[in-house]
Amino acid sequence: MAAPREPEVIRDKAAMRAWSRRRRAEGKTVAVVPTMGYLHQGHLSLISAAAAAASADPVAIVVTIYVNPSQFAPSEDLATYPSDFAGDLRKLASTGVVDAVFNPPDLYVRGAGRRGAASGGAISCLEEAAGDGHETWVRVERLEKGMCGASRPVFFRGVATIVSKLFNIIEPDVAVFGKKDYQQWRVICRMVRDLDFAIEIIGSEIVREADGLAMSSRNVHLSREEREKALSISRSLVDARTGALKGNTDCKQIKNKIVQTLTETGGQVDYVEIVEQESLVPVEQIDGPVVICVAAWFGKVRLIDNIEIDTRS
Ligand SMILES: Nc1ncnc2c1ncn2[C@@H]1O[C@H](COP(=O)(O)OP(=O)(O)OP(=O)(O)O)[C@@H](O)[C@H]1O
Ligand SMILES: CC(C)(CO)[C@@H](O)C(=O)[O-]
Ligand code: BAL
Repeated sequence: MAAPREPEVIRDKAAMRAWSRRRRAEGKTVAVVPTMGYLHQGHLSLISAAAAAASADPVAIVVTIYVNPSQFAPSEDLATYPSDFAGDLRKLASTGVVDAVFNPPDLYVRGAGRRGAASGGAISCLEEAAGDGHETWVRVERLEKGMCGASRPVFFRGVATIVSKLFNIIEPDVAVFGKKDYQQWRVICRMVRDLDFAIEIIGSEIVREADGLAMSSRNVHLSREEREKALSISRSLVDARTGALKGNTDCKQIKNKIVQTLTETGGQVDYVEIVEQESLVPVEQIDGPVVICVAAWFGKVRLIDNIEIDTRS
């Protein structure tokens, strides 16, 4: 393990771009790990993946910490999203491999004549253009539909747009995303392909607590009882995978079983879908590479998780 090292904290986008260009001029590969902070081992695993990025050149690693308002609908949890910048910095320093933290106060141009998120008609927590503010959006039109896109109507528009902005500011060679947010990872891959970003996207495996719960910043909001009940998500996914590998490949049956398990343990199911891994098209039978994706509420916390299955391997 590398010795602890304080990363440089950068808050200004011009300074960030200049920093990145300097690293490139020094012959370094620039890798970025976008996050919303309140870091945990899942995030740190993305940093390890960035450090291990296949490159002949030394890697300079930037972690971004920015809670992006435009990916939250006004009814969602922007206001209560957890944060601990000092704690995040300690964790990042302890890795010894992070060179910079990009933590801008705001990344949007706010126009005159703002329409506040709280006022009628706003669809996201960004104060959107009633005047000359931000009005440009990146949309990955098919992949953003369904699953998280169905219940979080502005989520992928906000994610694709902020990630594009981060890519334009940092100009990285490599970017790492977690497969915990499976649909998000696929949306970003498609966006990078379609818009010719010269960036390698790495999808990094889900990191779990010892009892199987997928690590997530929002887990901090679970009560002890809710956390115990939420273990039914990972357990039902593992059971479904075990069953599929033994030949129980009917998706309707598998989904019904997961919904039943989650409901019986006190969860409120948002969706359970079995989709082809790259296209995210729903399948009826598991006979190739698929992923079972789940979103469910435990108390006031909406959790997502998934498991990849390939019955051919
Ligand atoms: N358990 C995990 N394993 C691997 N990657 C993860 C894990 N949790 C989050 N990530 C990844 O970290 C990146 C930043 O995610 P984010 O900061 O939103 O954290 P989070 O834990 O997913 O928070 P939340 O789901 O509560 O918003 C994303 O690419 C996400 O997929
Ligand atoms: C990719 C991301 C940093 C964009 O705000 C966010 O959606 C997240 O943390 O997964
Ligand atoms: N990890 C995804 C960020 C969000 O839920 O808004």
